[in-house]
Amino acid sequence: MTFSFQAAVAERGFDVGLSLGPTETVAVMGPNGAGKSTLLSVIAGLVRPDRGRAELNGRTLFHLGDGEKRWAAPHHRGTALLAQEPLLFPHLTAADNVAFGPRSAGTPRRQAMEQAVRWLDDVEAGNLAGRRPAELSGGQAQRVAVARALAADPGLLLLDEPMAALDIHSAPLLRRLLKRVLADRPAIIITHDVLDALMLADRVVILENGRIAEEGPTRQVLHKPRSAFAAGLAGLNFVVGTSAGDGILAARGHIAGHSEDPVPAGRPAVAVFPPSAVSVFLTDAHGSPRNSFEVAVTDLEPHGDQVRVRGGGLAADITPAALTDLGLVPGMAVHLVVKAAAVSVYPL
Ligand SMILES: Nc1ncnc2c1ncn2[C@@H]1O[C@H](COP(=O)(O)OP(=O)(O)OP(=O)(O)O)[C@@H](O)[C@H]1O
Repeated sequence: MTFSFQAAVAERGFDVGLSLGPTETVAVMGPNGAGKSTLLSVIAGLVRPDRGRAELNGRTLFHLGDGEKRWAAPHHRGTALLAQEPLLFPHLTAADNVAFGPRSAGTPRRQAMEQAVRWLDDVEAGNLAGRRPAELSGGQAQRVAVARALAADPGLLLLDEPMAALDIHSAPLLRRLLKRVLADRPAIIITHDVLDALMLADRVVILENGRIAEEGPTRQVLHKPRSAFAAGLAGLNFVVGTSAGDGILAARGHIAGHSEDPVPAGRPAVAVFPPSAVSVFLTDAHGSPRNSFEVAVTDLEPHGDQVRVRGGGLAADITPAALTDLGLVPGMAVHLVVKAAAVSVYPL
């Protein structure tokens, strides 16, 4: 294992354990305030946990508690943090910014500059070597920041939403660059974009309330989410309950579904179904086996060439024609109906 980490920060309700293999990229996702930035800050040495232990390539980053008080300074950790904003030194040229890390590590100036130019070429910014940050676009500055992070030869790359501050034209180039850069080195990337998790990461970790809510290969987590957050990313309806008969017993009553493997009764389980499988009726629809939920419409929003109807914490996709026929407006009482065959049930 290249990187192992376990830390608790009581003040922030943060308690997370994580490990990474030699070339593994993990995407960290979760709602605002879940603890994503705290995770990177503790690893980078910017926030000191109450207790915990982390090792990178056999070196201890910190070991606190159990009578230990070991704490390596940020610049001795072998980690590089790439933030949302490039945070380049404004008075230095792009090349000097990139050369800064190797220079600090004792590399002679000429050699450090040669390395810097190589890294800038590598991120398609070789022609920008002589410019200062004020003369760079957001996308160019972020590419220079990537070169600077890589020039320090970090054992672990930490990326805090690197695409967030970029416009839609600059983001694709940086995404392609990161895909190449992350392929052969361990990295942790915070992202709100499910596409980035799919494209850049081997695995996704979902944080909720300072804890890991679920983790696994990105496709698997999106296909079979076990947290409300991951279900939201995958665009699926997600109802928690306990397994009962051929479905689950939830706060809204029994939901009939099907499961690949039988789930013993009384176990925490979820019912998951896509909005495209949900129909909207003005009166209760009978006939079985199907589920009907009476809800008040809260939102109507465009979703591709469909309209997404939300109510009671559930979503249904209908055509604009159906919306007009039904005369739907927010506040109206409707029945959301989904066939049992479209509802997946699995244990939590
Ligand atoms: N400097 C701080 N001092 C005390 N508590 C903090 C500090 N920064 C963040 N917190 C708290 O720690 C928790 C985790 O916050 P953190 O910034 O790590 O979340 P996040 O997942 O990165 O959120 P976001 O997506 O909004 O950036 C939150 O409850 C937050 O209020």
